[in-house]
Amino acid sequence: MGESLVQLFRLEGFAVDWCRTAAAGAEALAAHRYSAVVSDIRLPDRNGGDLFLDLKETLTGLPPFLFMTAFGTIDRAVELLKAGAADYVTKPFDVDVLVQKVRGLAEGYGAVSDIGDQSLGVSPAMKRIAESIPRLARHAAALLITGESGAGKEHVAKLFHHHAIGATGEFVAVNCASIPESLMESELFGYERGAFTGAVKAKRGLFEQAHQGILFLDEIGEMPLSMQAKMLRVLQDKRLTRLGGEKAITADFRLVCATHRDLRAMVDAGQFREDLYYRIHVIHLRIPPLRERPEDIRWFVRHFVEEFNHAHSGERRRIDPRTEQALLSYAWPGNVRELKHAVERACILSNGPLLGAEAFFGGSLDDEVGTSQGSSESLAEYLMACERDYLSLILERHGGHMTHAAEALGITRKTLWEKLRRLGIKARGEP
Ligand SMILES: Nc1ncnc2c1ncn2[C@@H]1O[C@H](COP(=O)(O)OP(=O)(O)OP(=O)(O)O)[C@@H](O)[C@H]1O
Repeated sequence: MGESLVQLFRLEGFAVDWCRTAAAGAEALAAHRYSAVVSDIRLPDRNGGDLFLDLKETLTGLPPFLFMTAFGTIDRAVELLKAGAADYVTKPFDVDVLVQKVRGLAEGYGAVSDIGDQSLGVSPAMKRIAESIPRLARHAAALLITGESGAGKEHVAKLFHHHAIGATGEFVAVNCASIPESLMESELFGYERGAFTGAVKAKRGLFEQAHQGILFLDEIGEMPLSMQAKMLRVLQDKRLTRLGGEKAITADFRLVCATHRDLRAMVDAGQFREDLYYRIHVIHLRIPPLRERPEDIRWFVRHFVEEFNHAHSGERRRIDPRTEQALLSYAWPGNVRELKHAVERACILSNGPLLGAEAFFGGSLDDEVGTSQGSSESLAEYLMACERDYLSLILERHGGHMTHAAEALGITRKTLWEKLRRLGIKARGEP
């Protein structure tokens, strides 16, 4: 049934992954973002319902689950609905009804998930960071986030704000590099009317605005030394006086600083105050550049394509698997920001729903992968090209060993052999 359902959903325009065991399903759900899951209750290695209940505990943002039940397992399906499953169908079912239900679930899920989604990626490094945030938000008074430009430092800071219990206040973001030194003090501390020429009315400073909330100081390494000393005092006293003012104003906020610079080296070079360094360095999160976590590239591509589809309701853009492969081998010097813009551009420029190489690179991958692609390509040709690439990849992964590759693919050795012959792929040892 799996094979025909996969074909059916593909023809209906869905991008589908077929997992043949509960273990494979759990792995795929941890590694990719899906809009919906269709699962049998009886899986070869485990009960599908138990798998769902476990995943609910361990994964954030679990997509809606629709169960397929046989007559004898309806009670179980009803129990699962009570536990949070989205829907079920009883075998034998009408495929149109199934497609309709899955489409409804996927669209509904897209509408409520996403930007409020709290996952940061699927790489072990980002998962560790995502897991640590709720705990840090409860306990850490200050957080230092380092990483290259565009790696997602501000995104992590916002997540911290989201979780910070008691942070009923605002998230106030300041880029220290963008405020001229002469204006920094008045921006941060605020001023009273008449404090200086042009101060025609009083203004609350950013420290004050962040009271009971989070102050995010981006590019903290660019803060002038004189300002660092003044800021340290505010952090210690939790009070400040506006420029030209006398009254002490309470400014009690939690501080998140970010930088792409090596603050320790700046301290050693006398460019950054050591006492402030220790104050903000209580907890340090390093966001690795995208090239160090290639698993996240595929995840982000799909995430941003989904975001585009969601923002432009009715659009069904999806990524060509061969293009995805090419995106994995690019270094992304501008990190997540660059990737996000590349996906948005590709979604806008692409004529059809399938995002091919030309939308990203202005050319085609045909020469590189040696497969046919073009507007005249039929669905069957396209699917064959995907199958050919995938089988070649799995064979390569198993050193050309047919039995091992067939096992990994969940098909018999004979079926694999037939597929290879049909697709013109040479197995090991063949002339
Ligand atoms: N986990 C994520 N999920 C969704 N979008 C993300 C994620 N991480 C980063 N982004 C997006 O990537 C872009 C760059 O991220 P962000 O501004 O957080 O990077 P940064 O490290 O603070 O960059 P800079 O140092 O240049 O200020 C933003 O548009 C942000 O929304």
